[in-house]
Amino acid sequence: MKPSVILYKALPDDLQKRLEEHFAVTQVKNLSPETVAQHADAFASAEGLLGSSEKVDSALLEKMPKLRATSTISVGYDNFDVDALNARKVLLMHTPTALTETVADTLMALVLSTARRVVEVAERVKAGEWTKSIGPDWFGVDVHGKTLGIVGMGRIGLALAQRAHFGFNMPILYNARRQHKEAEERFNGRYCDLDTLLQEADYVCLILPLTDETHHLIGKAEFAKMKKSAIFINAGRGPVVDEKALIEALQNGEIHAAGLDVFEQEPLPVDSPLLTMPNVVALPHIGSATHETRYNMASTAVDNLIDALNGKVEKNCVNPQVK
Ligand SMILES: NC(=O)C1=CN([C@@H]2O[C@H](COP(=O)(O)OP(=O)(O)OC[C@H]3O[C@@H](n4cnc5c(N)ncnc54)[C@H](OP(=O)(O)O)[C@@H]3O)[C@@H](O)[C@H]2O)C=CC1
Ligand SMILES: O=CC(=O)O
Repeated sequence: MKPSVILYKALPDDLQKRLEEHFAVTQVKNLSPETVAQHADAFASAEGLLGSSEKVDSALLEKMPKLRATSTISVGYDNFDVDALNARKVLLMHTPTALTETVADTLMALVLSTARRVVEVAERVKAGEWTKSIGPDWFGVDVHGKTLGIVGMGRIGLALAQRAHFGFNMPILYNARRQHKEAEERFNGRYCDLDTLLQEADYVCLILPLTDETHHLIGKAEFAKMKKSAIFINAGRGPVVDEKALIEALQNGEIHAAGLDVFEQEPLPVDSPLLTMPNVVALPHIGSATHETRYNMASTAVDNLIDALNGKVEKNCVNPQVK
C-alpha cells in the first residue's frame, strides 16, 4: 500500500501526478484546526505533509501520530516548530537552491526601484503629471558605485553580492555569524560588525532567516545609526525588523527610503502607514514568485518528500540528524 500524505498547496498537474504515483494523497485547503478536524482520519494516517505558508506546530503534530516527513515549498522554515519535529523524529525538507537567483533578482529590483523612484514616478506619469521636461523633484539617486551592506551572506546574499559587484561596481560590506571567504575572494566583500555596516552602507539589504536571534534585529537604535541618505531593503522576513521603528525612521527622515518584500503582518494591512509613503516600495512577498522558480520549488519539494519517505535524505534537509 502507498504511504498516505497530506497536500496543503495546489500543485501543477504533472507534479500532482508524480506525487500520486508514490503516495495516496489527500488534498486539503489549509492546516487550520477546522480542516484538520474535517479530515481527521487522513491526518491521523498521514506519513508525509507537503505545502507552504502554514504553521506546523506541536498541536498539529499531535493529530499526525504517523508523520515521518514534512516538505515545505520554501527555503525559510520559521513557520515550523523544529524542536517539536526533532522530538518526534520527523524530517523537515526545504527548497534552498531552487530560488536563490530569483530572490537575488528581486532584491536588486528593490534597490533599483527605491533609488530611482521607479514606482512613484511611473504612477505620476499615469496620473498625467508629466506635462513638461522633469526637474530635480523627480530625480533619484545612483546605485552604481555606492556601498552595499548585505546582512546575511548566505546563498541569496552571495547571489546579490555577485550582481552588485559585477553589474553595478558596488563596494560590498557584509555581516553574518561567520566570515565568508567566497564573498571576499569573488566579490571583494568586507566583513564587518553590524554597527559598522549600518553606519557605512548607502544601501542596507537584509536577507536573513527569522530566528530567536534575528527577531527585531533592526529597530530604533539601528535606524539611528544609518546614514540619513540610506536606503533600507528587507526581503528576508518581516519580523526581523521592528516595523513601528521603521515607520518612525521614515517619517522622521532618519533614512531616505525603503524597499520591502516582507512585513510583520502579511498580507500588509491596508491601513499601514507604509502604504502612504511615496519613498516606500512595498511588494507582496514576491521574492521567488516567477513561473519558472515557483515550478522548480514545487518540483523540488515533491522530490524531497519522495526521497525522505524512502529514507534517502542526502540534500535539502533541515534536520538530517533525526534520520
Ligand atoms: N522574500 C522572499 O520571498 C524570500 C525570503 N527568503 C528569506 O531569506 C532567508 C535567507 O535565505 P538563504 O540565503 O537561502 O539562507 P542561508 O541559510 O543560505 O543564509 C542565511 C544567512 O543569514 C545569516 N544569519 C543567520 N542568523 C544570523 C544572525 N543572528 N546574525 C547575522 N547573520 C545571521 C547566516 O549567517 P552564517 O552564514 O554565518 O551562518 C547566513 O549568512 C530565508 O531564511 C528566508 O527567510 C528566502 C527566499 C525568498
Ligand atoms: O519566503 C520564501 C521562502 O522560500 O522562504
